[in-house]
Amino acid sequence: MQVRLEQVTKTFAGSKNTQATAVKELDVTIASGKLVGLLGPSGCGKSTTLFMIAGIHDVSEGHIYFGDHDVTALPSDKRGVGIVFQNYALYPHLTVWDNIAFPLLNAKEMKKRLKQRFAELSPPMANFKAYIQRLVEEAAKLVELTAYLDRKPAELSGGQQQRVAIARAIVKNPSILLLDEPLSNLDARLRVQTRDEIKRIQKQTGITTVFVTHDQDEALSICDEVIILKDGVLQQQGPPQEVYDHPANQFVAEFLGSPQINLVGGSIKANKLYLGNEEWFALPESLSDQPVNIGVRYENIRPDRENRKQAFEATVTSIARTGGTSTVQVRLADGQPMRLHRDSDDVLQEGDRVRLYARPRTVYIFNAEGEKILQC
Ligand SMILES: Nc1ncnc2c1ncn2[C@@H]1O[C@H](COP(=O)(O)OP(=O)(O)OP(=O)(O)O)[C@@H](O)[C@H]1O
Repeated sequence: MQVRLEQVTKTFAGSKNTQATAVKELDVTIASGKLVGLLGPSGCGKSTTLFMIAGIHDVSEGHIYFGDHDVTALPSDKRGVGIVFQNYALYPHLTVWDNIAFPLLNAKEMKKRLKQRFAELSPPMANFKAYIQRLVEEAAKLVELTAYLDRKPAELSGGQQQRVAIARAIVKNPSILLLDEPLSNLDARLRVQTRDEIKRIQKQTGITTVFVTHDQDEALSICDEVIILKDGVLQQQGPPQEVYDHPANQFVAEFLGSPQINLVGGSIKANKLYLGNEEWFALPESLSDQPVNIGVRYENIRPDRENRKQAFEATVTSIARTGGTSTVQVRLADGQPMRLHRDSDDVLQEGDRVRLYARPRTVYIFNAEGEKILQC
């Protein structure tokens, strides 16, 4: 099911008649069957957006469509969405089986839909209870918890509890699955494992899934597309690698990538790019003189061994070796730092003067407003 937000704005009433805009004129389309990450720093409006799609929050302005159907005014229980929260929200006194079956047995709207699905089964089943049993077993199998159906949540690991929550959302056969920071309560190892599980489950079911996270690594590694927000405003949407390689602005360039992108102050003068105070190269197109920030990712900076014209000089200030690679910190002539990655057996030493270059098309030039004015 495709999800489309059209000019969606959400304002919350604050104290003393003030209003806070959490999401502003958001226009995004989430393609059917995709896993899409809603990404941005704390407070950028990710959860508010998710809750508006879920129908938990009303929209202040704009419209939300599921396929061609305008669901803006539709209550949450009629939208056919499954939601997974960061804190799992399982019932501690119920077994895994009962937790998964809970929405099937206790939500009025759901039961009505389920009875209808039961009546339309082909081949038909004689017994409604057996049908519920089958749905719960299928959901448990999907999240690989078949062996744990009799346990209580406290007898499961955090990752397993989160899988119960996912099964409970999926058992309703939702047309859209909404995940709000589903991994943030898990330790680092379980986080990686569970995020891969989410990807597998999403691919297996083909349910359109929106995944909220503030962790760019998480989003880049499993999502088909990312939507990046800042202060409730859309910054960029696209496949992770494309957004990483072609950030729309300085905010996106800084937000994506770890370690963070190198950003160095410079300027454009007479169509030449200055890195700090040093002339670097002639620009391929004409731009007005102005101060700029220059962004280059660490993996795109290389030592120049061929006397390239577009190289620049720097001094190695420190080398941190971690396993197979080292992070090399350098200083430009005017003292600005940069970082690059090398193989650990590289011969660079602290104090060395080095010539470096950036791979073509990997230099981003941002103006004083943080807009990208050129990538070359
Ligand atoms: N119920 C509310 N009443 C008033 N303001 C709210 C409410 N919910 C959210 N906000 C405000 O709206 C903005 C966006 O909040 P939201 O929770 O959507 O951000 P987020 O990106 O999900 O952040 P986090 O990663 O910290 O969860 C924040 O400034 C927040 O304080």
